[in-house]
Amino acid sequence: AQPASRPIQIKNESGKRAEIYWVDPNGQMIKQTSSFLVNGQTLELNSYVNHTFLIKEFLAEEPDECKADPPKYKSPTRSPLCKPPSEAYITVNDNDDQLIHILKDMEVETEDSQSKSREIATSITSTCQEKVKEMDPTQILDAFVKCAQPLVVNELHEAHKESKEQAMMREQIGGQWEEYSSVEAAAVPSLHKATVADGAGGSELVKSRKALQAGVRVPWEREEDGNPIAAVSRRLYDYVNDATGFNIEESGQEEIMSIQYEGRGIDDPEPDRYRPHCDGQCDGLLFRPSGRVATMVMYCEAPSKGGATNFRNVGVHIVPEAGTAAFFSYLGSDMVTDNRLTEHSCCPVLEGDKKIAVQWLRMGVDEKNPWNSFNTLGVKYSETLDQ
Ligand SMILES: O=C(O)CCC(=O)C(=O)O
Ligand SMILES: [Fe+2]
Repeated sequence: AQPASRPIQIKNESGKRAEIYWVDPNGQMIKQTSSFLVNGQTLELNSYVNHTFLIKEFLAEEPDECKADPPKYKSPTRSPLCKPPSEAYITVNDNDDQLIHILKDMEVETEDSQSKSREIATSITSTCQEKVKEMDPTQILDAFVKCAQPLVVNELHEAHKESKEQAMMREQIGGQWEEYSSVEAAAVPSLHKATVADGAGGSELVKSRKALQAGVRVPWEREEDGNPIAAVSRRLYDYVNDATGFNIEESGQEEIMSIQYEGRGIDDPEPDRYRPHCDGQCDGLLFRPSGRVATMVMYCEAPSKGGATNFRNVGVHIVPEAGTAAFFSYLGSDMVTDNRLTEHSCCPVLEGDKKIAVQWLRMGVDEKNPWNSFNTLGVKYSETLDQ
C-alpha cells in the first residue's frame, strides 16, 4: 500500500546553517535543500509516514589548518572548526502538522497535532488539580469535573472555529488567484522580448534574459468598479507597506510587468531563463532616490520542470506555485541597500510555461516625478540635458 502522505515543516533555529537530506529506502542520502537552510528559515516538504531525514550542520570548506593536521592525529589545539558537523535523524510520524525545530547543535524537537493536544490536556489537568488539592476528598471529583469541563469545551470550540476559518481562507485565496490571471490576459496584445538596464542609463536586449514581457498599466480609475488588476495592486501596496513600513504610494510607480517564459523541453540548448541579477541597487551603499527598493513576484502559471526563483547567495529557492507570490526588499531602515543577498535568478524553464506578474517598487517617485522621468542610473532626464 502507498504510505500516507504527511507535509512537514523543518525550521532552522540552530543559529547555524543546516543541510537536509532524505534517506531513501536504500540508505542513499538525497539532498532536499539546494544549498542550505539559513538560521530562521523553514523548509516545507511533502513527505510520507516513516520517511527519515538527516539534518546536518552545514560547514563551509574545511579551514586549511584542519587539512594540515596529519590523519588520525588529534591535536588538543585543533581548531573547533575542525570538528565534524553535528547531525540528527528524524522520522516522519503519523500525526498532522509536524513542525521539526532544529535547535542548537542540530538537536531536534518535533511539534505536531498530538504534542499540542497533549500540552493542552496537561495544562488543563494541572490547573484543575491545583484548584482541588486542598478540598475534602468527597468533593474532589465533582470539583475537578466542574473545573475541567468548561476548559475542555472551550478548547474544542476554538479548534472547530479554526478549521472553519481555514476553509474560508482557502476560498478567499481561490478568488485572488482568478484576479492574478487577469493581469496575464491584459498583457497578451503587447508582449515583446525582455530587456535589462544597460548601465549607461538606457536598456538593451541581452542574452541573460530570455522571455517575453509586457507592461500592464494598473487602471486605478476603475478601482471603485472592482477592476481585478486594481484590486490585486491595492492589496499588493497594502502588503508592501505593512511588511516594510516604506509608505510607498501607487502614483509614479512602474507598470506591472507580465513576464512569460516558454519551456521547450529539457534538450533546449538555450532555454528561457533570467540569469542572476539584482532588481535595483544592491551594492551595500546609500540608496539613490527614485530607485527600486522591493519586488513582488506573483506566480500566475507554474512550469512542470525548472523555472524556480533562486536567491543563490542565501540558499533560498522558490518553486513557483500558481496563485502564490514572493516578496523581497533590498533597502534597510538605515537607507543602505542590500549587498547582493537579494541577488536572484529565474532557473531555466524546461517544461511547461512560466507566467509571472512582477511589480517593482520604487521609493522617491510620485505623480510629478514618475519612474520614467529618471534614467536607469537614477538621474532625472532634465538634469542629464543640463550636463
Ligand atoms: O522569473 C522569476 O522568478 C524572477 C523574475 C525576476 O527576477 C524579475 O523579473 O526581476
Ligand atoms: Fe529580478
